[in-house]
Amino acid sequence: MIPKDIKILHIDSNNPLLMNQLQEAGFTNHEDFKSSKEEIEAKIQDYHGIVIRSRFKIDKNFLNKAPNLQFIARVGAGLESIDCDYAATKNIRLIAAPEGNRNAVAEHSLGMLLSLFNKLNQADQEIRSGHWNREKNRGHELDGKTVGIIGYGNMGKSFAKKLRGFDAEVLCYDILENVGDANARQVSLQELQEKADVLSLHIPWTPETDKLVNAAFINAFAKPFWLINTSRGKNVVTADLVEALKSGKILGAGLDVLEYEKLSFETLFEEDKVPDAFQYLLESDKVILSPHIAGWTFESHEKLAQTIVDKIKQLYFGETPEVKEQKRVTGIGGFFFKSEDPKALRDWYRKHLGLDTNDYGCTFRWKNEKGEDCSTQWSPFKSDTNYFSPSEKQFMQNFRVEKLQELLAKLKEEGVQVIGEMESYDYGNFGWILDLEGNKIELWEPMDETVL
Ligand SMILES: NC(=O)c1ccc[n+]([C@@H]2O[C@H](COP(=O)([O-])OP(=O)(O)OC[C@H]3O[C@@H](n4cnc5c(N)ncnc54)[C@H](O)[C@@H]3O)[C@@H](O)[C@H]2O)c1
Ligand SMILES: O=C(O)[C@H](O)COP(=O)(O)O
Repeated sequence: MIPKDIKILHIDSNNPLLMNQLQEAGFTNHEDFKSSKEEIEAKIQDYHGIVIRSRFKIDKNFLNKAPNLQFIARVGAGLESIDCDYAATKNIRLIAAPEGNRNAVAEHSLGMLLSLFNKLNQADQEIRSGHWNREKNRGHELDGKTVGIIGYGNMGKSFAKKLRGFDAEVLCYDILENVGDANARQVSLQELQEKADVLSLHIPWTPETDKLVNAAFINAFAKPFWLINTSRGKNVVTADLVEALKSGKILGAGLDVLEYEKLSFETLFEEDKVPDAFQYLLESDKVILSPHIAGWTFESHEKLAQTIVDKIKQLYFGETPEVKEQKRVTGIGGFFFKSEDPKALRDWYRKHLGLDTNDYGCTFRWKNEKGEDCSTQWSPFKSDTNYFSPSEKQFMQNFRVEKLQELLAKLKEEGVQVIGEMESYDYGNFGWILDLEGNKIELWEPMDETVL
């Protein structure tokens, strides 16, 4: 099929770049932000793709009326409004864009947490009404606390990354195995409930996570804790949360999502009556609320749209032209050399060149072009070290790289001599090769993907 013959229906408004770039790529695009679900169902047979946020549910009935549909693109992360299993039976590809709003969600979660800890919402209100209460608004510090993340996918990982600068222990619990990383240690739910001072939810809304945070779940925590929910409102039983706020088992809650939201997330209530539990939240100074905007930033508006464009293009054209060949070396990771007396040498460099040395040498900290923290290590090694072997040389270089495992495989294919197996530590993955003249090179993939 040529792109012009691929007809895409857009039923929610998005950043204009989405439509513009799909037009430029040659797809035929139609907008219909107003028609009812029934009206859309009446014409969906003409389309190969649909781009939606959350206007209505894409259920079996809808899919049965869409015999030509090849993809559903959701300009967001959660897919609970789509019958994904049924779509799969019809070979319809699902495209979502969590890459587009995960940073926003992480920053929002952190913002809520710090606001709760420092009572910012409360203190602000008091000053505006003429009260200057210092003791009443004494805050808490994240330093030394344990943060438990449930759901360690795009959002959970992004939040954990933001916590790196705090001296907090970060734990994660997920139904998938081996998802923990350098930013969060994966533990059982029981361990998380034993240790956490803060719980942040980053799970999808599924039959298993519906009402997950209920009275029994809350009471299984060993300590009183703070709750952040940016996942879905129905993952928490609000009435049980309120009881826990009253008893002090939950110390405070930051809620971006509410049990009472409608599927489209655009409105809160259809009924006029405010539920009692919600009324409590409205009046509680231990609660911060936001209207489902954790992933709703100016930047995410653009990134979500761009992610969808890239994934649609990828679906039809394979690799998009913008996807560049994987970078190999991204910077100098370190310079290591042999020394007769490493300590004396380190002291010499400290005295004469001002290097801020420690037992390992000196760590130079810098920021890459995205403003992210990076480091380069300078280290003298004892002259009898075998860390540089099989090279007999006096030095070893260390380069920062991307996707080390793939790179090592490619280097092997290219006939480069790889020494040993890749090793993983908290601060990254390491591999070793020899260059043409037998110099040993250490390749370092720092653990945090965005540091690269
Ligand atoms: N508030 C917002 O603006 C906003 C924005 C984006 C996403 N979200 C919500 O965040 C959710 C997560 O998004 P994501 O992109 O990180 O999804 P994801 O699929 O990348 O990660 C979710 C993780 O939760 C795990 N999980 C599923 N069921 C679980 C359970 N019962 N117990 C423990 N772990 C479980 C999965 O294995 C997965 O690792 C979305 O589904 C959406 O509901 C909200
Ligand atoms: O799942 C998501 O990405 C967020 O909850 C945002 O959804 P929305 O774009 O439909 O508001």
